[in-house]
Amino acid sequence: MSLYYEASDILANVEAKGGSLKNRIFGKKDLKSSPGAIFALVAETTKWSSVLKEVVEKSDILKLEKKLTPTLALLLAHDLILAKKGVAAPKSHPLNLAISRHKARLNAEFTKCRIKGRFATLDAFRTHINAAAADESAEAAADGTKAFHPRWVRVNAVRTSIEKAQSTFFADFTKVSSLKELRTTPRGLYLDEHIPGLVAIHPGIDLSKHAAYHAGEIIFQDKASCFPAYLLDPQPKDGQVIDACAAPGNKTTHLAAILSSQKSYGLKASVTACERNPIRAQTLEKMVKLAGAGKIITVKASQDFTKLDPRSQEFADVGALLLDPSCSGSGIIGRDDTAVLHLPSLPSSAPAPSSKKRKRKANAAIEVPAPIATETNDELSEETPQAAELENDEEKLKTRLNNLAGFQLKIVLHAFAFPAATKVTYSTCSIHAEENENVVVRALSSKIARERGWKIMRREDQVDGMKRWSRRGDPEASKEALQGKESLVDAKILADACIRCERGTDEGTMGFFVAGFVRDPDADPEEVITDAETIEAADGEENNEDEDDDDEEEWGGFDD
Ligand SMILES: C[S@@+](CC[C@H](N)C(=O)[O-])C[C@H]1O[C@@H](n2cnc3c(N)ncnc32)[C@H](O)[C@@H]1O
Repeated sequence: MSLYYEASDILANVEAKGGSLKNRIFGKKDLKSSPGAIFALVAETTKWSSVLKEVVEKSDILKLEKKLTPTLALLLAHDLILAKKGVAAPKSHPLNLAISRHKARLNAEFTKCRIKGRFATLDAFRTHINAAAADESAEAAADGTKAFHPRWVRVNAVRTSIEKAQSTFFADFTKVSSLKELRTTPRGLYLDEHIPGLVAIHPGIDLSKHAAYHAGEIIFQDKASCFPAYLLDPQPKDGQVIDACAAPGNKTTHLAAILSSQKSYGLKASVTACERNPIRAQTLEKMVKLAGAGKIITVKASQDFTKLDPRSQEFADVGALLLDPSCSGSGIIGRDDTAVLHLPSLPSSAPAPSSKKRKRKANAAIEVPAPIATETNDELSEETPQAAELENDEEKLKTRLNNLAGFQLKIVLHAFAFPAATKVTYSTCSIHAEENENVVVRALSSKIARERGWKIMRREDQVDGMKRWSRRGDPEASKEALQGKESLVDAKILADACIRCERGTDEGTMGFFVAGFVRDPDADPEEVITDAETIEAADGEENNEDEDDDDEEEWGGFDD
């Protein structure tokens, strides 16, 4: 039934081209169903989604009906319970059958929600939901955005300083002391408390035409995306720093800025930026030039990081590496996200993506802003969604996550091989543990990590701002990833060492993950524990990459 599949695609943001929900649906030329019907279904389901999420989860239908994805279940449950004409598919259609079989249970769970909310009738419940949606819109209209996401601006220390910026191009801004205050201060300026040189301004202000932007004095970069370079904390004594997956260059230029703002900056410090994709490498080169960092950064265009020879003399002094490989991009948010769709979680018994033990967290709420619009006015911005997470096709998503994780692990293991390296950061703009805590554990348990003594960078050893950042790794995912490998590190320590950011919070960031690895070059590596489960052979892991080396095929995701 095309209506439900097409509505599900819209919600998963597949083929999103920006603009409002209405424009996106009505502007789509190849829809089989009526755009009006799709719009009504998507808008109404989104409105009711916090209730329907609970109904779907409690009724266990995702466990019982393999045909149903969380999004499809939500859309069908909406029509079954709330639409006057019921499910808009023939009675014998598999989708209709999959939902109708559970009619009694779904209705019962829905009634429980209504009673829990103290609504005597369905009409009263409906009035409340409509009023809540209207309130939300009114609030959004008042402050210009729904989930408040400020515009983060990094003052480029290669070209200027935060002090100079405040007395020149931010001179007519009013300093505010919190993001909450910024929300109601259109010309407010918030100095970030974690990342030096980072400020937030109201999203309604567009600095993309500002001279400071064109002079490379400011760079638009989400707060979360500033974490990796800051966590890596490159020092001139680290010698050469490699940014393995560099374009468009936000983190590369941040590395250069950190190095250049250090008193002892000088002779040895340099950044080598690899970018495999030749087109993206051109953007990287432009950004390096714009940021005035040409003397610090050497771009290796069309260079696959995994093809660098760590034993080459050229890399003998590489002390630190920043790894920000392609990922699913599930943490990225668009600037004009509309209503939030509350998606039911997958049941814990959902099939695992492969022989690996990962599965999605059973009880975690997955909230997907629906739908996401692209921000197109900034060529160098890292928040430029080009594809979408296939949230509505769980099987494809799992396969893709599995492939991405194999590729990401390969990048980490390659970094571990640089002889003088003592620090590595690994980051993704993904919310999935498969690409995050799991990759970290697989890397720690690899042969090369154990032979060379790579450990997780513990919270207490992190730079000040990262130590103070309170949103840490997922404890459940860490525990699960460490199953059978407990001797590597305590699960709580691991979770605390990992850093996460969540979109849609008061912190105003996108969804993000970063972890650091460290190695003491003078210490003898720990004796390798020979429990078969514990040791994942590095060679085997490396072979986990997508077979196809084609760029698009391999990463098929967002570039942060
Ligand atoms: C997530 S983006 C990096 C964003 C960048 N760190 C920033 O902050 O602006 C990942 C980049 O890695 C590149 N890439 C993927 N695999 C690579 C590899 N094996 N070697 C070098 N670059 C690679 C992709 O083409 C993409 O441009």
